[in-house]
Amino acid sequence: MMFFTFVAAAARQSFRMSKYKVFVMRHGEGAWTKENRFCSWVDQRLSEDGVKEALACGHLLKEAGYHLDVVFTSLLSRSIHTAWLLLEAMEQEWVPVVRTWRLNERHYGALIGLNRAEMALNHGEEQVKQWRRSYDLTLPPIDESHPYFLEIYNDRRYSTCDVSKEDLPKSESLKDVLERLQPYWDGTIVPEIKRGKLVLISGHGNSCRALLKHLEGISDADIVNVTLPTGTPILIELDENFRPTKPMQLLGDQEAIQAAIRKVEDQGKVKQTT
Ligand SMILES: O=C(O)[C@@H](COP(=O)(O)O)OP(=O)(O)O
Repeated sequence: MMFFTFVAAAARQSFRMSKYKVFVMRHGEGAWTKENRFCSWVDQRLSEDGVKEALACGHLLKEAGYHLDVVFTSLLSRSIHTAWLLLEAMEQEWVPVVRTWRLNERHYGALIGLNRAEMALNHGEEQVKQWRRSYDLTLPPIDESHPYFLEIYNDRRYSTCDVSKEDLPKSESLKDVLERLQPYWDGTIVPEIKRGKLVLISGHGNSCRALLKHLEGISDADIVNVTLPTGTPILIELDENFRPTKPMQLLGDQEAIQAAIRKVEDQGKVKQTT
């Protein structure tokens, strides 16, 4: 197996002993990726390629000899299906899958459903990059006139959350995502890891970026240049104080991973090159 070294500020520092491992991964490709629309809290399923990616991740982790103890997902089907397919490929279907809205994708507000390439044509590629990747830029909120408002907020899954429906986000920056995710990381996921459990988080492009920013100590400026491919497990090794002991590793074929990252970046361009 080949490993890709991702340079992150905190992980370049002094040598420390690894005590814990955790996997973070973005789900397999979603159905709307092909249409290049901001999906966010719309509950699209995996594309055919996304199903293959999730199974391939499971095979990769199985071949590497990993035994998972618990998988955390968002409340969105593409994240849950990725967990199921991965566990099936690992022949570890019995492993508990725990769902939380706090791992949901960043709420893209009024941008939900819009086509990224059309946005780049109308507003410029740099503006679209800022909307997609900046740390503290909040987007215009979704309101009741939005075509997906009722589909999202009338969904029964959002009556199961630890906040009321009214208090769920209507738009988020990456900073907001980290703020709603961190209490769950600290209060629910970290205790499992401390109990010696091997945890995999099957999240989304931006909920995973928020978590990686926190764990790897990535600066507000540098996080703009972090884009995650779909269906690629990221191995993070942490010391007893939950600080990274080495750069995070994106597992799999390194050329394919680079191509997958470029494909996601290109979604925000007027013309796609991949
Ligand atoms: O909301 C979406 O469409 C994508 C992220 O979009 P970008 O931030 O890459 O534009 O999230 P995911 O496919 O990981 O659930």
